[in-house]
Amino acid sequence: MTTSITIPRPDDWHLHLRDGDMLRGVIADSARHFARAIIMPNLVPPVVRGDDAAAYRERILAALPEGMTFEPLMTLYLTETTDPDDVAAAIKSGLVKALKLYPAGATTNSASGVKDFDKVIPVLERMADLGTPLCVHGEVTDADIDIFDREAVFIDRVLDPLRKRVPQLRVVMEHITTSDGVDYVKSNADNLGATITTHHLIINRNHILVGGIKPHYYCLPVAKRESHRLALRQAATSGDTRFFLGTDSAPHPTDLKENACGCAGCYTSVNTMSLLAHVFEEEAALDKLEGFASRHGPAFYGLPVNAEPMTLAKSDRPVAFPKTIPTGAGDVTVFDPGFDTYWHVKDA
Ligand SMILES: NC(=O)N[C@@H](CC(=O)O)C(=O)O
Ligand SMILES: [Zn+2]
Ligand SMILES: [Zn+2]
Repeated sequence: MTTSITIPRPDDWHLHLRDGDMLRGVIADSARHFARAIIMPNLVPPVVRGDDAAAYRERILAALPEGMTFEPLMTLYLTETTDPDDVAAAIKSGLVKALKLYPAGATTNSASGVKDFDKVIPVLERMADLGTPLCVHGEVTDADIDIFDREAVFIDRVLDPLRKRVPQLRVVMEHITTSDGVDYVKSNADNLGATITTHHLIINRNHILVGGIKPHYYCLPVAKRESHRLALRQAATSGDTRFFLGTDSAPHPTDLKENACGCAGCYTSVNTMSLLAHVFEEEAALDKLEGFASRHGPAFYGLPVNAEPMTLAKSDRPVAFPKTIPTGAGDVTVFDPGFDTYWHVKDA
């Protein structure tokens, strides 16, 4: 039985760090395990211009505890009035690594997102020329589309037509939750990739709803039925380089999740690597964890694989994780997988 594996230090290709007290409270959890992360721009107000991203990057680095290293890979929030020249300058300076497309109203802080896709074509063409990925929150927001169908409908109605209009554009479907998402990635060229979260490999919609509503399992896109979870597991553990880790760790204060109108987001920065080792072992694919967590993401983004190693080891006793993380913006509840895990990151 394998009891230890060593992989290059992983990266997180989809992370919410927030700002201010929340940022200061959560950043160490990511920096402890991940060398770099793609930082989501859905602040209030959002990170729209190159200057906003430069200032946010400084705030992230200032919040990093002494002695820790961590490279925030900045993104810009695509709006209908985004200036292609500002985007190109921010990319060419090396500051910005991707743009983020939120359909207006799809998720937390997405009010400034895109409604009329014609308006963003000039920006997307510039990005295609520069080889810069567009990260997409792939859900339609139409009130008449069932929430469990919103990803599949987005692929047909929005994503596929958009990719046909700008065929050279590199696209990452963020946090895919369906076999439709997996199949769409597999059936396309390799300028299309997808991130998969830790929690979507672990929970299906029953976990959210059966035996009482579990607000800490509510995130967007919402977890789907079991067959979709199994398709995600298959994709993540397949070795296909188009699938890579984006935790979508999304901290909200516990009282705003345990609420009559609870926020969407699971907080997994603390235990993601342990849970992934558990999942990959269950799938008899521990040897594929390295690709998923450490190699496929850098390859898609054209960045080097991290040189430092990380060792995960299996003990014979369950690992204890904190149930909550205290922050100046309130306590954040850590994702509880509902089972014991025996894997831990060594020396971290
Ligand atoms: N995933 C979530 O449920 N929430 C994210 C937004 C997002 O990634 O869609 C957040 O910012 O809280
Ligand atoms: Zn999202
Ligand atoms: Zn997210």
